[in-house]
Amino acid sequence: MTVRAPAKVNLQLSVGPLRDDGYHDLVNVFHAVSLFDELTAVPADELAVTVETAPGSRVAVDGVPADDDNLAARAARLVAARLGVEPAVALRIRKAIPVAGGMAGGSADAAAALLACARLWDSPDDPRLSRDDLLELGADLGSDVPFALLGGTAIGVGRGERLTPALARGTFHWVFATADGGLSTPAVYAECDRLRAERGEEAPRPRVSEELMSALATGDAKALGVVLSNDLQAAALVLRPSLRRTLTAGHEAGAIGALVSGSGPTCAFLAENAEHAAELAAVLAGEGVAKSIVRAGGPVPGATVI
Ligand SMILES: C[C@@](CO)(OP(=O)(O)O)[C@H](O)COP(=O)(O)OP(=O)(O)OC[C@H]1O[C@@H](n2ccc(N)nc2=O)[C@H](O)[C@@H]1O
Ligand SMILES: Nc1ncnc2c1ncn2[C@@H]1O[C@H](COP(=O)(O)OP(=O)(O)O)[C@@H](O)[C@H]1O
Repeated sequence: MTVRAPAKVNLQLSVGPLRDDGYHDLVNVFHAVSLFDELTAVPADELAVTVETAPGSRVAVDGVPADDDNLAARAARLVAARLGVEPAVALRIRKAIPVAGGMAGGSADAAAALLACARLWDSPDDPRLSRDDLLELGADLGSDVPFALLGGTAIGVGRGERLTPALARGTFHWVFATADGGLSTPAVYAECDRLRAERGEEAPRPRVSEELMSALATGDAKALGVVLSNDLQAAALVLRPSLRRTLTAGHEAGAIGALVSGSGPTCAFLAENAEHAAELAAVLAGEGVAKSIVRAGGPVPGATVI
């Protein structure tokens, strides 16, 4: 059973106040792009995980646990527990999504494992786990996991796990600049809180951008480019100052939108069309401001059996 699951970029990431449970209330507009991790699940004597770099990719996988800490392993155990079976499965993960890159690669693998294990162990004729059950299990694993199941473009509220699909027309063309080394998501949220406290800023109540929804609905890339926003960007730039140069290089190379993806350090650049994306990628590759330059389009579907 092989499932592929997409990376995401956040088109709007509005961070509200810190909640008592340690999470922040968000408006998180997710957009799934055509950069995929692939997970193969094969029945085995016991749960095992292997992690490798996908063919043709330059992703470094040394930071990814190949044991029970892997989000995919945790997903397999959850599905097994819900179905009352042993988690006897070997999970082989081929990664193309940068690790700790702000593109939700771990969440993609978790979503892939939820789907693959449900397909392996649940009854095809009378399934005990519905799509909603998988979304719920996903939310237990991480705030971004439900979106990796759903895909497309969607508005996430709460900690980002409560999703409503957003209307989006056509395909948007992206260029991603990956970085050497990741950024820790909790550290970036904490830096965002620290910066706000230092400036005496109250966290605003997050609201969906109407301009963003209208740019998506009309498929207007130029309009989308100017309304992209990420409240975590300032924090990511404090923790990784070199990203400022990367973003500037993208602007100067003609990107119609540029921002840090989620908690970073991957930077996302929006192009007008496929040709423009190819040009932008070529210019950025020559600037030496990234570990690698990757092109992708969105929206694409969530975790899918292939
Ligand atoms: C920032 C975002 C944007 O989509 O993704 P990445 O850029 O890391 O991929 C997400 O909010 C990350 O979601 P995910 O990576 O699933 O985080 P979780 O495992 O749920 O939480 C990890 C930690 O991030 C912080 N966290 C996460 C979500 C949220 N709404 N508020 C938070 O403060 C908390 O410190 C939490 O302990
Ligand atoms: N299957 C997985 N793939 C990647 N990272 C994983 C996985 N399982 C657990 N992790 C841990 O989660 C951390 C963040 O993962 P990732 O989802 O790649 O980044 P981000 O949260 O920035 O999108 C990694 O540094 C790693 O320690």
